[in-house]
Amino acid sequence: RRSSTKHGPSNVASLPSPSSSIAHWLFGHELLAFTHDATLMYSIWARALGPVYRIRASLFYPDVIVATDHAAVQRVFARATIYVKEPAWRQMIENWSGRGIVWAEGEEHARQRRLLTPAFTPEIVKGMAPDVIQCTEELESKLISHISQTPSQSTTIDIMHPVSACALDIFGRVGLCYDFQALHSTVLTPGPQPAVTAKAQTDATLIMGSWDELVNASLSFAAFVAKGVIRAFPFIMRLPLPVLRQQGTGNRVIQELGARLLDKGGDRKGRDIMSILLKAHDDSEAGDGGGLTRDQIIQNMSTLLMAGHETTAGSVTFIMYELARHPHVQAKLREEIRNGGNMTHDSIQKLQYLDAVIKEGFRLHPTSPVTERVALEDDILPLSKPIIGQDGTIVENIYISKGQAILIPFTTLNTNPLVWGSDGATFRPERWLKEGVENGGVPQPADRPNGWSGITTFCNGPRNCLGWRLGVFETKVIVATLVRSLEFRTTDDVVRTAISPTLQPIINGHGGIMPLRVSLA
Ligand code: HEM
Repeated sequence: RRSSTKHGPSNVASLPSPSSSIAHWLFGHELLAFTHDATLMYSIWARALGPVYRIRASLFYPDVIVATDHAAVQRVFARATIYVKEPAWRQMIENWSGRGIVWAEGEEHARQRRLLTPAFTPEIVKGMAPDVIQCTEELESKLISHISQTPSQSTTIDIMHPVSACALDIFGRVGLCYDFQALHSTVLTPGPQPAVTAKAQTDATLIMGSWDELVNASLSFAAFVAKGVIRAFPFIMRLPLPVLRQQGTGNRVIQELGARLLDKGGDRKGRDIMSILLKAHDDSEAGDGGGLTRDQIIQNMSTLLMAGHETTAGSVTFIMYELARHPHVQAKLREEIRNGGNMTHDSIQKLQYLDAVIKEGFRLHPTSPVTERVALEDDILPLSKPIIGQDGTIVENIYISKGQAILIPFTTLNTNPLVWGSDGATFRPERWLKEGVENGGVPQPADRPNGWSGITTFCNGPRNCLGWRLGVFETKVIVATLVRSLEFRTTDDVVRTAISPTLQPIINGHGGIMPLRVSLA
């Protein structure tokens, strides 16, 4: 970082910062963020220091700006070609999900985005509804039959794995026109899924097993250090070490499956995402005809699975957890759903309390809880309101230089008490039924951050979530279907949270499990 930018002297150093006495000498303030629940420290610091501050980074990397000011955040979201994902991290994205739209930057991103967008229109998502509802009813039947077989008609299950299996089955059908049968092989008892013998392995067990491994490996201190090392010493990623280019199992399985399905051709029904992408297929190897090459279609199927599967499953899981913690909300929701008639795409949209519950869940538990960007050039970040710098100066704009890292904690924006009111961090769906914090409602639209429903859960701008419409619909269907026939209560387990790599519930140090007490409603 330089102390002057092409727009004027950099004032990043004058931004407020947490006390250096709580910064680790080697890992800075980032160690505290890592050792506490998901985004907790970012929210605590925002309350103490204001909407924009800087933290000391690991391994002597320059200070990172943490931005929650609406104007500054909007600028970063909107200028997606200047504020890009950490370049050294791109190899990891490629390892886990291929060279698809999440990996792409600049013009290549804009091109892929244009070609993928037709797969997520309102009409296309409506056409996916029967598959979404059918997969979810299979989940409902599995849970009902499991509970009916227990002597007390009530038992503790891990809700996260079956919901994740259901989301995988949905993606299989709407994405690939393929039946993963993931739910079939999912064990409901709380705790890690049992190991599967090589003979019993399926695409679904491989994808879900490798995700479990990634979640728990990313929780470790070693993973925290590795992330800092890659950022501070990016040349490492260019070393010719095979381990740095090792393809994740989930990525490999889905790419092999995509290739097999494309080779088979013929019987595609035409409405699934891969068929829609095939319409944008470009026969030229290099893709210079403007469309997607066969390889890009396959890479994007993996990308879409990785971006959409566990984010949706995690959203449902945290909403079920909130419903278990708030039995009166659960009962009110059940009544609305039972009075709402048969579940169809259109009937779901009419359920207002369900809509409020889902929005409140997405607000409090964004399953991709932070995003990080690096500036490719000098820029000026505007602020909605001036802040007082550490040296007493008034800061109206932040002059940043090329290479500056910026972290945006979505949860902090979504729960800011100065915007959402003093109960901003509390689960209270009723707030979505009216406007105006003073009336107990949501803030007026102009006071909320930019993004879907005035929250940042799906990001915003040219890189906002491409699959939000499908994700919201799936979440509504799964929550409504489970709540209509089952009752959920909490257990005595202490639920912690971590970003690993998406928002995870942590029980006794193990990630990706959510035990809930379930009985027939
Ligand atoms: C319902 C839960 C979901 C949540 C909370 C969520 C959240 C997000 C967020 C925050 C981003 C931006 C990440 C960043 O730039 O740092 C994103 C991007 C993306 N999401 Fe989602 N997502 C969800 C579901 C889905 C689904 C169901 C799909 C598709 C099947 C999907 C596909 C994508 C894609 C392709 C991107 C990259 C867009 C781009 O870079 O242009 N997501 N999502």
